[in-house]
Amino acid sequence: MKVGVIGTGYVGLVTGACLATIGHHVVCMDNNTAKVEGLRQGVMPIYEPGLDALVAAAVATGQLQFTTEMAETVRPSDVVFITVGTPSRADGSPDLSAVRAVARAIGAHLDGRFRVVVNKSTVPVGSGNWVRMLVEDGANLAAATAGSSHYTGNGLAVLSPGEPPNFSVASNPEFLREGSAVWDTFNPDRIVIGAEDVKAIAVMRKLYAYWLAPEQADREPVPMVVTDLASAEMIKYAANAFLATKISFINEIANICERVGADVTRIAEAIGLDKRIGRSFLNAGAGWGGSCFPKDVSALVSTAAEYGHDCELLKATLSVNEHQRQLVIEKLQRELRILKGRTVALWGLAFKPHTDDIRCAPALAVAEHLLNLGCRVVAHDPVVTAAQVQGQLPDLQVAGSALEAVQGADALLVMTEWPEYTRVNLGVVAAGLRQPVVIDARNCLDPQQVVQAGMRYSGVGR
Ligand SMILES: NC(=O)C1=CN([C@@H]2O[C@H](COP(=O)(O)OP(=O)(O)OC[C@H]3O[C@@H](n4cnc5c(N)ncnc54)[C@H](O)[C@@H]3O)[C@@H](O)[C@H]2O)C=CC1
Ligand SMILES: O=C(O)[C@H]1O[C@H](OP(=O)(O)OP(=O)(O)OC[C@H]2O[C@@H](n3ccc(=O)[nH]c3=O)[C@H](O)[C@@H]2O)[C@H](O)[C@@H](O)[C@@H]1O
Repeated sequence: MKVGVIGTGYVGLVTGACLATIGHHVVCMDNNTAKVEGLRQGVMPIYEPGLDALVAAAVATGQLQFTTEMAETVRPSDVVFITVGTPSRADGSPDLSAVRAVARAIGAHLDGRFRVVVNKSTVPVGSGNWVRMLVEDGANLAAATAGSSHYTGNGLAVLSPGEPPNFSVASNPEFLREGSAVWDTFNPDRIVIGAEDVKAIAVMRKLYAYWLAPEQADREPVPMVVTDLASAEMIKYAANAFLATKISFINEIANICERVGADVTRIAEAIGLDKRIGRSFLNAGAGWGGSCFPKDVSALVSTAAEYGHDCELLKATLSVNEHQRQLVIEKLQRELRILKGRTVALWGLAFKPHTDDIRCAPALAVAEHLLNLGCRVVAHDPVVTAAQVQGQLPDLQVAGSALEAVQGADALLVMTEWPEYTRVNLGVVAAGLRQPVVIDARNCLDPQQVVQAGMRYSGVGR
């Protein structure tokens, strides 16, 4: 099938590359000219394991193309995905301006041929109907313009005035995780389609046939949930809010563990064996960050408030998470007493391992707090570069290696559980530190080994 993807970020690029890999013809569009130019030359705009090879192979076979032109994306496509960002505004509600602009622009390029406009961006419940209206507005405006100028091939619609655009809107929420986005896309737990039109559902079934009806005997069909637009949009928020709440729950338990002398990692292991609970998302630590959990939980609280509902549980989820970052500072304060004038080595800037994404990274929030308290912070991350953090935290120093960061520091603070940090020679770390203090905000180091290397260890809830 022919697929257009608008917004070539974490979701759009991964979706486009994976759909191209299984044989669809995909055009990925972005209004960031530098990004598109880079992609055409084989430069990845993000760090995502396995993505570069996938993109290169799909480009080489001609299955995947990049453009800045809306017409080149919409015109040839049977399915047009919206995958632009929906970041939080100051009041917690999502900024939908990119979705609005894109939906209207898609409308301007529709003609009489049937297309499905699929929204994959995370948008508040009820937005599907709003997207449909915007696409219609775009189509009507373009038709009116073209009508008055007797359509001259200027890239606007080829609809006659009064002729309705032939499209249907579907919602297809995305559940990939950064750092394992390619794997997640090829191995989803479910595919959710929100649509109220059988024709659109049939198109989506065909698009996802690779997953729904696998030809290879060793692959199980992926369950597909077909529902109405609003429910599909709500499924996305409910999933993220549940996962965020699960982490805040274990962090709450961790904080009790610290007081009563229990070890939260053993608690997580044991309760996780209960199939009704499950072990995943029970890692206590400095709390969740990233471009989605903070934004989506806040957006759900904000949507509920619009309808007069006060989300007590989700507000607690948010405040427990905020507290976890403060906890890291308190632990350092307990160890070093005075923070002003101290040097802190901080390992890990990305919001989680295997990504270069620093959006809402707990590490940056903690680093900023420490800088404000008068510390010198020397950070290291295997993939996040100094240039990435400079705009946000100009005083943050970035070392070339994990061991370089600890030289002369008063404490080591581990904020992201990159696997390489668990393999570092702890004897060398101890020799480099001015004071033998290790705060492991991700519980990723072995406490015994840290102590054996002559350092004091403080984890979260253990
Ligand atoms: N990052 C993730 O892991 C996941 C994100 N989502 C959701 O997917 C959506 C996209 O997220 P990301 O891919 O992380 O965002 P992103 O910020 O990485 O990418 C968005 C892209 O859209 C482009 N863009 C913005 N306005 C445009 C316009 N008018 N025309 C064309 N391109 C435009 C930007 O230049 C950027 O390349 C968000 O709603 C997010 O909540 C959902 C699941 C996972
Ligand atoms: O909507 C989204 O954007 C995505 O948000 C999350 O994916 P992501 O944010 O990429 O990463 P996660 O692995 O979920 O981690 C999120 C945060 O929670 C933290 N976390 C995760 C697990 C855990 O046990 N403890 C914990 O503190 C991580 O360190 C990270 O800061 C969801 O897992 C995806 O399903 C969803 O598609």
